[in-house]
Amino acid sequence: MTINLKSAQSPWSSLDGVEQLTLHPINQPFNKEVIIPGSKSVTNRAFILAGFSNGTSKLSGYLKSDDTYWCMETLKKLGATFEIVEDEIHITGIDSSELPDKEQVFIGSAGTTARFLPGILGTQEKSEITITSTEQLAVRPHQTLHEALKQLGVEVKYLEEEGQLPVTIKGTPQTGGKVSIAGNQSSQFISGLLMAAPLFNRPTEIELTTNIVQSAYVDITIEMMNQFGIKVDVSEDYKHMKVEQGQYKPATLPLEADLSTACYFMALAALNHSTIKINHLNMESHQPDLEVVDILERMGATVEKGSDYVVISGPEQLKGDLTIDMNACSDQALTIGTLAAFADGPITITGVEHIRHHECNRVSALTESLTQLGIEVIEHHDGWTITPGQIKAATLDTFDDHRVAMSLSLMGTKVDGIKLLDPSCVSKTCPNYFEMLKSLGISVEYNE
Ligand SMILES: O=C(O)C1=C[C@@H](OP(=O)(O)O)[C@@H](O)[C@H](O)C1
Ligand SMILES: C=C(OP(=O)(O)O)C(=O)O
Repeated sequence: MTINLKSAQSPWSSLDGVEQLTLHPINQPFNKEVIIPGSKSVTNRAFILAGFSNGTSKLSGYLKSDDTYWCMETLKKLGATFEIVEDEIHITGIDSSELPDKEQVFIGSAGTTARFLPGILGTQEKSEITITSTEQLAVRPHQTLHEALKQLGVEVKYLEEEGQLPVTIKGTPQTGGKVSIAGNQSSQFISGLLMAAPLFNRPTEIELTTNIVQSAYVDITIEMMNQFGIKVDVSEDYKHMKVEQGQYKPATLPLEADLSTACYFMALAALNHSTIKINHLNMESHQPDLEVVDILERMGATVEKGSDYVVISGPEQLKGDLTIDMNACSDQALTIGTLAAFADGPITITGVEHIRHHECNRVSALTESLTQLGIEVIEHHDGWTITPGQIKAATLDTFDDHRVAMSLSLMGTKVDGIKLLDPSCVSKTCPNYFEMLKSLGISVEYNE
């Protein structure tokens, strides 16, 4: 089968055909405002919950990117309808009796869809759905989730390699009950079980055998299940969760801006002795990357928080001599790792072993990139110690990873001669990223 070789590029991608780009350092501090696009995590949860609701949901503020495009296309193929009405998207949920008996869907490179969809498909007895993806996503961890689904009565069949995508999912007449699962590989496994739980034939209890990485993403799942009419009982330590059966109800919701994307703009100001005001944020959000505001403050930035905005002003010199545990907000480990190269002392980042299994092995990708730039890095099993030093020009691989590309772009705003290969990978979550940098006055040249 060759389906794994398909690319994640979608009609919502940008920079098609751009092989590399060159960034130029900022010569003067700036003071600007920016608005951030919708959250990938919130959009894909909303799409899936709306797609399995009994009516029409109306969502504003949704993200248009590769991850959300393929999620939408998948749900459409299964029978949901999506209609763009001015700045809202109206989603009418799938009528279970009309689900196709056999279907194949393509989910691109989206970890969210890969982990949220199998459980919910396992609640459907009459359909056998095959989930295909890019090669990158196919080889990320899935089996722990699939084994948990088997405990709950779902049929899971691998089409190529054991534990990898593509996978075929089918419900049975006896789904639900008790399940135990580890949470230390991916919080998305737990979110996926939770979202499926109300639709199983029996009430479901989930028991965690370990701590959860990035547990705040489970809070987002629980909050959004609530918004679509389902209540989850969860113990304080997340070890026990109980979900009653029920039907998702349609919701009318504004979706939150992406706080992970916001972090690159906060980091940009922090690094360049500049000021940025980021508007229309939910400063009470469960999105864990909000914690970066505090990390930047520890590194010397000045922070002003409003109820729906944050202002970050960078110091003349970023502070080092810090150890930062980023287990709870690990999508930003590469961002802080890049800033570390400019601090006044070494920075050690810990707690991020699981990001070796994200879009690429992010721990070794940052080691490789910083080493190429002449910076001293000691790689640990769960992070790095980065010692600032003289930085040299380089053409850097982006490892087909949006977060590598966005983090390393920060380097180019300080150091002359930074080029990034294959910048279109930012389309996974922020297709307009480089245009947004340009709108702040940063010089970005695209090379075909
Ligand atoms: O549930 C979510 O929306 C996410 C959970 C996290 O994944 P892991 O828990 O797999 O690390 C995070 O890295 C990802 O960007 C989004
Ligand atoms: C890990 C990430 O993505 P995914 O949703 O594919 O897991 C990420 O966006 O950093």
